[in-house]
Amino acid sequence: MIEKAEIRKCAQANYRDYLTGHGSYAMQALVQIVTGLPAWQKAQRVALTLSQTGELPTQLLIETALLQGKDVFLPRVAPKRQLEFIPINQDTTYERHPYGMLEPVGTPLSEVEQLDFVLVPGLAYSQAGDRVGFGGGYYDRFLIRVPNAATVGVTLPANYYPTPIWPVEVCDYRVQTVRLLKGVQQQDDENS
Ligand SMILES: Nc1nc2c(c(=O)[nH]1)N(C=O)[C@@H](CNc1ccc(C(=O)N[C@@H](CCC(=O)O)C(=O)O)cc1)CN2
Ligand SMILES: Nc1ncnc2c1ncn2[C@@H]1O[C@H](COP(=O)(O)OP(=O)(O)OP(=O)(O)O)[C@@H](O)[C@H]1O
Repeated sequence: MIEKAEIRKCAQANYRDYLTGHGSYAMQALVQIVTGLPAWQKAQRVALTLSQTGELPTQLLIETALLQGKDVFLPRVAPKRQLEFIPINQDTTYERHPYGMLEPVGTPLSEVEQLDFVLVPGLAYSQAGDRVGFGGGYYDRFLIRVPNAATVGVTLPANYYPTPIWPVEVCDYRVQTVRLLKGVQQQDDENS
């Protein structure tokens, strides 16, 4: 077993390495992977994230979702390590949280059960959907509130484990679907 903190460090280093030079590819690949999922195609209300440095870039996916006419929601952290989801559009304004991430300004969705699809930010995933996030437990607390939403994680091949090598806690929530950004390294290297 390797502590989650150790996996986090390693996974973040992999992301940093990968995104240096492959960031724009990753942004497009994320759109292709996510929009290809049947659960996405069926979904009307989708919860995404606003990526920070070192995460898979989500900007193009957010724009694509809006163009596809979906209702798009982005998270804000709330007291007691809860997440709120704010509906966004082209006119939404954002403010910086003291922890560093940008968050949308607006009135949160009052009934999160209405979400159809949640893209879950994660550093590392196992094949079964076990997840290592940034360590706040925010999504573990949130995902139990949306049992009917499709939950999807996307990660790098380097951050994907057939079985979790970290201690999985009872409160850790699995995502239903894990997809990898794969086959992109060689293809991208030719152009960089
Ligand atoms: N882009 C993106 N947005 C996201 C997440 C994410 O993983 N990615 N989150 C995914 O959950 C939530 C925010 N999660 C966070 C997790 C840790 C810290 C953080 O910096 N914590 C401090 C310690 C704070 C404390 O313990 O009181 C730290 O690590 O220094 C901030 C936000 C919601 N928004
Ligand atoms: N539902 C919960 N109730 C109480 N504590 C929880 C719950 N979920 C997680 N925790 C605690 O929160 C802390 C962080 O959890 P964990 O390391 O799993 O975060 P993470 O999933 O990596 O982070 P995030 O979801 O914010 O990306 C741990 O101490 C964990 O025990």
